[in-house]
Amino acid sequence: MTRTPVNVTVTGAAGQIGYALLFRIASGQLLGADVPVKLRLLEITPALKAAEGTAMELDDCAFPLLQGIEITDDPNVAFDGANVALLVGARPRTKGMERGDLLEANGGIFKPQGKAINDHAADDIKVLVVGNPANTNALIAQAAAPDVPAERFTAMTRLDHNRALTQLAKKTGSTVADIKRLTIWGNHSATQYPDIFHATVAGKNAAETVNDEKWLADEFIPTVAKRGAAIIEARGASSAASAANAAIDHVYTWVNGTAEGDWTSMGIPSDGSYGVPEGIISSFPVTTKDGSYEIVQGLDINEFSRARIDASVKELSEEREAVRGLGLI
Ligand SMILES: NC(=O)c1ccc[n+]([C@@H]2O[C@H](COP(=O)([O-])OP(=O)(O)OC[C@H]3O[C@@H](n4cnc5c(N)ncnc54)[C@H](O)[C@@H]3O)[C@@H](O)[C@H]2O)c1
Ligand SMILES: O=C(O)C[C@H](O)C(=O)O
Repeated sequence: MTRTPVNVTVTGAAGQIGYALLFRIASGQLLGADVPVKLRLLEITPALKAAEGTAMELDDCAFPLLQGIEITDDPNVAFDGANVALLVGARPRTKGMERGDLLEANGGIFKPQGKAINDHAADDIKVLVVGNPANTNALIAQAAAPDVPAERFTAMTRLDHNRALTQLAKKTGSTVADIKRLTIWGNHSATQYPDIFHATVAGKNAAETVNDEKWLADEFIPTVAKRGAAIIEARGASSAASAANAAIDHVYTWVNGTAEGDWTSMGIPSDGSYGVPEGIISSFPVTTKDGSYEIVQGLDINEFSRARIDASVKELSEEREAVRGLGLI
């Protein structure tokens, strides 16, 4: 049976994450090996030529699932009929830039993109924001799209989740496939909280298996939370292939579901669960099924976790106040 192609819009398509992402989308790894896709690449005008170069290479791969590529600098065109939108392009923090300046500069990108999604995307649009500050950029885009259900706007913490899986696997001498039910809470920033208290390693409680609170507090959490900065320090550029990989994982899981007995981490609009203020886009443990997600309920949050979740959520609330003050939401 011939399937209707899914329209996938990628912003920042000429950037380094874009280059690591587009080929994997076109090969079927984002949605499934039997799902044809049409790509829309959104870039700023000076980067259109570079995006064209990437499109030429996509053509040269002759991907059977790739049914078209359109390149534009107009968000209204890029999001027209979009079923999946990966918002990767963002304004990086440059030397001397204050947090408020960064939020304002990104507001100038994510507000019009949110409006274009509101006005032109398909009814089933799913949005993943990768561009930093991802959670608050997602909030800005979501606020500009009042006709789209708020839960369709998500922010990427899957890279943090994957980083935490590997660190825990190394510590316990296991493989990532042995680990389930790990959670990233809060912001995609250094305040994020990777939580192993409900995780299992080969079926046994991870925190009890590790049995080393000092490692947890002084090594595991800072290693995961500061991994982005460590990659920048080592590579001289921010993570790209691993970020693209996490974007693929995030959307694939959202569309195709979490495995029985497991969950994942997604930045999603809070419904007030676990005392996280309603409306902020915070990372939670979620299960997914049939293209929808649900927050895992009923987890016991100990004192160690509570303080860390609260600290990250406080940062998100402050970012929300800042963008509110700037008239961005
Ligand atoms: N959430 C995460 O886990 C995570 C991980 C890694 C990187 N990131 C973030 O992802 C973003 C992209 O990273 P990168 O390494 O690809 O950066 P990059 O600088 O290589 O590419 C960004 C691209 O976005 C484009 N762009 C800028 N404004 C745009 C707009 N208004 N519309 C469309 N395109 C626009 C630029 O022209 C550039 O080509 C950064 O904000 C980075 O911090 C997030
Ligand atoms: O781009 C960054 O600042 C780091 C990135 O968010 C990452 O986690 O690798």
